Amino acid sequence: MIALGCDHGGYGLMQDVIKHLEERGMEYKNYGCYSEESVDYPVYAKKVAHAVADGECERGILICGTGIGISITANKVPGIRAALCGDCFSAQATREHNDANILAMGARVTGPGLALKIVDTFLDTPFSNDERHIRRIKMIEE
Ligand SMILES: O=C(CO)[C@H](O)[C@H](O)[C@H](O)COP(=O)(O)O
Repeated sequence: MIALGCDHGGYGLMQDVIKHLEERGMEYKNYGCYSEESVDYPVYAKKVAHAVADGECERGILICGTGIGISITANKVPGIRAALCGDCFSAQATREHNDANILAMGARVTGPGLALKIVDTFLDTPFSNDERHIRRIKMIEE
């Protein structure tokens, strides 16, 4: 189950992501927002971060205008490793190296074609399970 959250700046791109997940037959839970009316991104970042940290959802996708505010907020929740990605190399590396559990993107920065490829890379790349990366993730947690 993928937890989804966005603010008004990310709403349009999130509709593309939802359609894409449906085409892939993936289950998701949409924590809002549900329109382009102006809202506050911390509300949605917090909902998605807790859904992932509590184990209700395996991974999350958060979108705001830049991806910055929504990822800063999500990373305040213990157990969350939210990665702001604007390219596929970063999406792959953050799964392999950081075992990132939330993907953040900026709808005012990254176009829909690239964004969907970033989503696929993030969802399809497993954690490397390499000892050095496990050690570093433990250091983050501590
Ligand atoms: O948090 C952000 C900036 O890092 C996001 O891009 C927000 O979506 C943005 O701040 C919203 O801006 P707006 O002027 O209220 O549309």
